[in-house]
Amino acid sequence: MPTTELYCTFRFSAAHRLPSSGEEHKCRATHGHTFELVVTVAGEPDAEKGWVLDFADLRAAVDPVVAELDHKTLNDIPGLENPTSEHLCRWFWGRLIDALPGLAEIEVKESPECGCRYRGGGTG
Ligand SMILES: Nc1nc2c(c(=O)[nH]1)N=C([C@H](O)[C@H](O)COP(=O)(O)OP(=O)(O)OP(=O)(O)O)CN2
Ligand SMILES: [Zn+2]
Repeated sequence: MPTTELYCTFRFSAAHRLPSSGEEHKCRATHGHTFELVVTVAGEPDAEKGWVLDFADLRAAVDPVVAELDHKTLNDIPGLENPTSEHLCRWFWGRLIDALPGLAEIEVKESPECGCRYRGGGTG
């Protein structure tokens, strides 16, 4: 079955620390990243409009959620007390699932080389 997926990329800068990493782990100390978030929605393109969802509508749904994290310390955000990329993916999923029918994947990247992808169900 062919699948159409569209996505938008967002960036936010934030500090975090990983309290559950080992005593000697460098990530126990507060440090920062310019995180990249990729939100993917799947669906059938509308016959008339030719799109699954207007990119502008996708951005409008995600921008306010990203703004909650931008230039914040992630550990201070409820649900992100241990803000690994894995937990960030689930957090975004829970925040976006109601606003974005067809939500298919959340990707969070802490650097160009490393990231996490979540294709969850329910509220994550
Ligand atoms: N599975 C996960 N592993 C790590 C996570 C994570 O969220 N999930 N997070 C971190 C830290 O946030 C760390 O800052 C990122 O680590 P790293 O990729 O090593 O990034 P650096 O920029 O510090 O890389 P260098 O090559 O050392 O400069 C760690 N692990
Ligand atoms: Zn980090």
